[in-house]
Amino acid sequence: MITCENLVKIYKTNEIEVMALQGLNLHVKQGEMMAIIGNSGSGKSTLLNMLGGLDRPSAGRLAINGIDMLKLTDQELSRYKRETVGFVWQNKARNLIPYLTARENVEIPMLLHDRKKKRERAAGLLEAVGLGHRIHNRLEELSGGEQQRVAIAISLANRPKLLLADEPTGALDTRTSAQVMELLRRLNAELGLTIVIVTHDLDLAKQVERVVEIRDGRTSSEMIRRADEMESVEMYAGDGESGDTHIEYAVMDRAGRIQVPEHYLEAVGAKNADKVLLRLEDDKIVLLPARREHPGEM
Ligand SMILES: Nc1ncnc2c1ncn2[C@@H]1O[C@H](COP(=O)(O)OP(=O)(O)OP(=O)(O)O)[C@@H](O)[C@H]1O
Repeated sequence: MITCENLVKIYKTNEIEVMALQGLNLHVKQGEMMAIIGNSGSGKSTLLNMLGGLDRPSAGRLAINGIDMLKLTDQELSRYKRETVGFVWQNKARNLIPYLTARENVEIPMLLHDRKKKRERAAGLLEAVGLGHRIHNRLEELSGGEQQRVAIAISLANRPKLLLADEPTGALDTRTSAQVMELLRRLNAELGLTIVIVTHDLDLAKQVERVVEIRDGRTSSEMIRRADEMESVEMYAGDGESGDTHIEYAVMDRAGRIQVPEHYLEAVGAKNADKVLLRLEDDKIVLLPARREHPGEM
């Protein structure tokens, strides 16, 4: 569904250039529900904007649902935004109009011309997100969780193939956010909708099978939910990982480059080192701080 290869995004402001994506690789399968995490400034929103067709990549390859996103004309890009992709934002002002009813809100983005069909479909979508009893309520009369469910109904208005959710539960309490996540899971299972969720919250992210971490505009690690057949891998999962729901892998690019997690480097005293010693031991690759081997050189 999504293929990002070596994706680069450079923002130019005055004389300054910011490289928000620095050769990012990501593959998302059709029908997958996955999460992207990363610190503030790591490039999550930039990536989401590229996936949503809200902005264009500077270089690299981005194909979504068979569409080459770097080759689209402005007209084709608008069509992509209307027909292929749906958005759910944390910021309600971006999704909803408070003085309109739930149903009117859902009708706004619909491409259907027939008013009756529009109404029926809006009511059907609200029903699908568990708000059949709230269709005539104004948005401002609904709770935060209900409003976010209306936002999800809106995002489905034009039958998108890909749903992009930016901190979809950011403004909600734990219980309500669990309900919203449950709804997304159901839509994923029942409609086969591909869902990409961006969040700061690792616990929330771990509610899905696969979590990809972005660091400095690149994918750095990937967490995949544990399964019994992964027993052999668990041997290498390392300290502190036991009892965890996911196994963390470092992402390796075609040239064999990986980003070693900061806390691993810190643990062996190699955080600020500019080189490390690599050694092949039986079937393992061991990484050692350089100074242990060559104290005289440090
Ligand atoms: N329109 C823009 N113009 C210039 N620089 C930008 C623009 N948008 C983002 N950046 C820069 O690109 C980098 C990545 O930003 P981005 O918003 O994608 O990060 P993020 O991971 O979504 O952060 P947050 O979690 O805080 O939203 C940052 O250094 C940011 O300052």
